[in-house]
Amino acid sequence: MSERKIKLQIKDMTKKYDNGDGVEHINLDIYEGEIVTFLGPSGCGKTTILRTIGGFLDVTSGDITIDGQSIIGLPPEKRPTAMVFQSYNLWPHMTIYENLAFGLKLRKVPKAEIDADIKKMLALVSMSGCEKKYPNQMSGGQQQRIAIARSLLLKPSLLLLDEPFSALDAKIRQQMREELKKIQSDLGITVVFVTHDQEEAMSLSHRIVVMNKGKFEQIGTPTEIYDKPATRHVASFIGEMNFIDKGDKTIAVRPEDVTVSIDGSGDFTGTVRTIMVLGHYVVVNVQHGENVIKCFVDRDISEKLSVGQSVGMHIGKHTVFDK
Ligand SMILES: Nc1ncnc2c1ncn2[C@@H]1O[C@H](COP(=O)(O)OP(=O)(O)OP(=O)(O)O)[C@@H](O)[C@H]1O
Repeated sequence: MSERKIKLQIKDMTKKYDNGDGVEHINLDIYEGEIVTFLGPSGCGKTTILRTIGGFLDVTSGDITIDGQSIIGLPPEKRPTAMVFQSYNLWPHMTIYENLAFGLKLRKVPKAEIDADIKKMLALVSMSGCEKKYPNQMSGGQQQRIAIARSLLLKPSLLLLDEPFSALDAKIRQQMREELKKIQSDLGITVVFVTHDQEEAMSLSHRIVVMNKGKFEQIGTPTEIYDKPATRHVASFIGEMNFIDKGDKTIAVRPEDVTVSIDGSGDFTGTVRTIMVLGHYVVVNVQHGENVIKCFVDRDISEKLSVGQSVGMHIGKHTVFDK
């Protein structure tokens, strides 16, 4: 692989609030052109890290560098970063043009250049021609596109996004993910994204940092994290997972990696508890001792199954954890 340039480096960073909460000894390198997502349950420290990068929080100790330069101590506006929040934070009394032009005017960019940049950026976020509108004349998804456009106009070295799509409904959220991915690859910009939505993290990211209680549990590509979860928490937090007791070990296997056998052969046996047809596949729950094992089964096999029947289960790809 060609040598990749490190864009952001977090070095042994600790941020403790007065009450003792926060994050400790965080180390992470993010490469140029990457989308890296911090994923974890509420309160695990995702936003704390993002805010220390953006300059909205001071670190307690450690260092953060962008392109090799420490940014510790710089206020947000002096950092080469731009942050987009969950609430779009557009100014309601200004038109979209004025909202977008504001930061560029402060930087004394000539008007002709501002006009051209805004036109180009609105096209990029699929919002051409809305310059004269006010934010309240737009939907949530449109306002968030404008907020992203406003950040990108300042040509940040690093774009920081804090749950930017969580206020939007499911369909728009999916569309926004695709658009963000396209914008990111068109501009080659580096993006740090925060979410508690595992599907969003899986679909958007080059790498995911899975967090729990202020610590990193695993850093990897979506496929690595899905196929080889490093801890039980990662295994249960991402996707659907069965945990099957076997002696002093627990076997973690995804429903799509269990094959049900009608002749009773396989690694485990059990009794069919429920059969649910969900379109092109069927969810079959099988009771095995204390455990209920969820299996995704093809329609043709499920038609041969009935509740109460004894079956076997072959375990495909799986991970073993100590109990
Ligand atoms: N200003 C603050 N003062 C004291 N404690 C705080 C402060 N902000 C956050 N915390 C605590 O620090 C921990 C991490 O919070 P943080 O907001 O980073 O989590 P998060 O993963 O982003 O959660 P969410 O998804 O709910 O925003 C939590 O226990 C939280 O209660």
